[in-house]
Amino acid sequence: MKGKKERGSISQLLDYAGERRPFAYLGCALSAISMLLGMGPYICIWFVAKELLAVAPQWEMAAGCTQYGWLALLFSAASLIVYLIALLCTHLAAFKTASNMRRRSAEHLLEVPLGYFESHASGALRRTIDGCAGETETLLAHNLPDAAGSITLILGMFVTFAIFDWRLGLACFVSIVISLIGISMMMGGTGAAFMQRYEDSLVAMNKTGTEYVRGIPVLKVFQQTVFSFRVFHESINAYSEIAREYAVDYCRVPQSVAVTAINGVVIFLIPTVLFLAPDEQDLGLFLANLTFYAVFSAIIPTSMLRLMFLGKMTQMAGVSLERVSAVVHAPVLSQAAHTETMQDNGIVFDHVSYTYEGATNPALSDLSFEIEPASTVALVGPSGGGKTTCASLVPRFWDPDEGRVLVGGADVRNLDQSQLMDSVAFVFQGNRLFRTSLLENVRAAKPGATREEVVQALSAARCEDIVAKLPDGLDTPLGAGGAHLSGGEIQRVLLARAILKDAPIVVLDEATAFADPENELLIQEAMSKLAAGRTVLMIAHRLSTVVRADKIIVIDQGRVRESGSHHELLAQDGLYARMWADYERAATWRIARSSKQATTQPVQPAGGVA
Ligand SMILES: Nc1ncnc2c1ncn2[C@@H]1O[C@H](COP(=O)(O)OP(=O)(O)OP(=O)(O)O)[C@@H](O)[C@H]1O
Repeated sequence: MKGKKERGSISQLLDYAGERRPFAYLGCALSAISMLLGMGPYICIWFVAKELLAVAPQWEMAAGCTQYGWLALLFSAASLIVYLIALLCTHLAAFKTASNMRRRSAEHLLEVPLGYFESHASGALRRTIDGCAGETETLLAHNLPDAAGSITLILGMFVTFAIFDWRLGLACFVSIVISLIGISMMMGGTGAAFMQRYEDSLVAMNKTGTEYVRGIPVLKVFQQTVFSFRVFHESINAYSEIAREYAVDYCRVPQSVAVTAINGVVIFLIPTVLFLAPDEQDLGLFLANLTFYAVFSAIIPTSMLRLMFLGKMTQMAGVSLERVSAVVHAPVLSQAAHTETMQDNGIVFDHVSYTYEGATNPALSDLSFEIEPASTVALVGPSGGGKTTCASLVPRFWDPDEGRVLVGGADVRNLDQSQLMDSVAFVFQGNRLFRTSLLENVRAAKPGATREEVVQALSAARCEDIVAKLPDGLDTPLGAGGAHLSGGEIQRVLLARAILKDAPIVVLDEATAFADPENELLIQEAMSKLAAGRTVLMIAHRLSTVVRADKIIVIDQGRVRESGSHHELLAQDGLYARMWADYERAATWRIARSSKQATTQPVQPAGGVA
């Protein structure tokens, strides 16, 4: 009934139960005992029927009936109590298994490179960690002990063959055999493949659903309907189609199993009785046996359905286990056996090449440049040129395919991860604020920081106006349900966070592109404070911010095209000079427009500076 793979899944699942694994076995054993005890009342019914038929019609002579009645009650109560204890045991194992699955995947996610989160959507990860782990709970807590009980019932049937009438027993058993064939068909290739598709579509819907909810503000701005969010809509359709298949195609087998099991007594037992009765010598005993099997056959459908659910849940749990295993075994950042220490605060890219998984063209090709300690280097270039990828290699979002990234003279792969993280502050546009107070948001960079230190950092990042306008100042909660900050204000709070961290190296994605002029000025001042005395690698989106950089590196198609100071690059009259000319033209256009001399020239520089 259960294939090797399914047994493997349950056994693997129980690995997560740790020291509570024996509880799962104990629960199954108790459930089997409960089923045996549950057969007691049926045997009592047989004795009662036998006695009544023997004394009929002087019913008052059936003195033992009351005794059997009490005995039946005792068996039922004992069966129920043992079953409850069995469930308690399996629940203990199931909860531990699910919580360990969640804990281990969440812990492992702390070990994977940051780039893992770029390629794994948060919706899909949430579904895997929470949903998949939860799905295994029902299997271990209910389906497994119930299946142990059902198997005991099947074995118990053979015992009844010997005690009562094997011919009537066999008639009941036929419905069990037919049900078992149906269940094994369901658990075969098509059933397993169906469960895989079902789980895939659920994960896809969760992933696209999360993205959809995040994108609602954009949809509203552009007056789009749900249909415009094609991917989410398609994933809903795919899920609906699978749900339809489930109802129409997949449920056919379980329904046949249920119908066969439920109607087994009518389909097989009654014809057998009609066939055998005419030749029976001891009609009283025959009728008592018939009473036993007629009543006993009532528990067969429940048991068969329980076995069927085990099959279904094992398949689901198998798929869930695979998903959780994929997270738990995701490659972690390699850690050198012998770590190096940083000698200074410089950064060197040494012939670095990197291609994203599945991409055909490299994002970076043989890229080399150096950032002197305490200097500021700006990366500029056309959109998609490789600036973000380049900056992402410093905190080891990914490791280069070829070449090395050195921080303080040491290959980042040989640096202790915590030393690297302590030495470098990262301000990326993706760094969002937490839904907590402004104080705690800044303090995230240095958990032990005093209130005074946070105030100083906010003041250095020119956030005084933000603190002043918030109703509870530093203690005002931010985000949904709390105060809302503009993009430029968020950028300043993130800079305050980096200032508080006080790391000697700063990697930042400059985000003034959409800030209003007043915010932009404050951000510039905050960035100057942050850059003072530190090594800064900055992804520049506006050429106005790079003019003061010690060195500008122009990256295009993953390669360094030009490098030098602003004036040196202008003198070279190359890509940077063209980008600068475009930038100046755009700035002039804005001035012209603001003095109501609108022209038809484009707003964005033609070079598409990112
Ligand atoms: N997670 C990813 N998976 C696959 N390819 C990626 C990924 N991120 C970026 N790329 C590709 O790598 C190349 C470099 O992208 P990158 O984001 O580094 O450029 P950029 O210069 O920072 O662009 P922008 O200024 O528009 O942000 C591009 O071709 C981009 O499509």
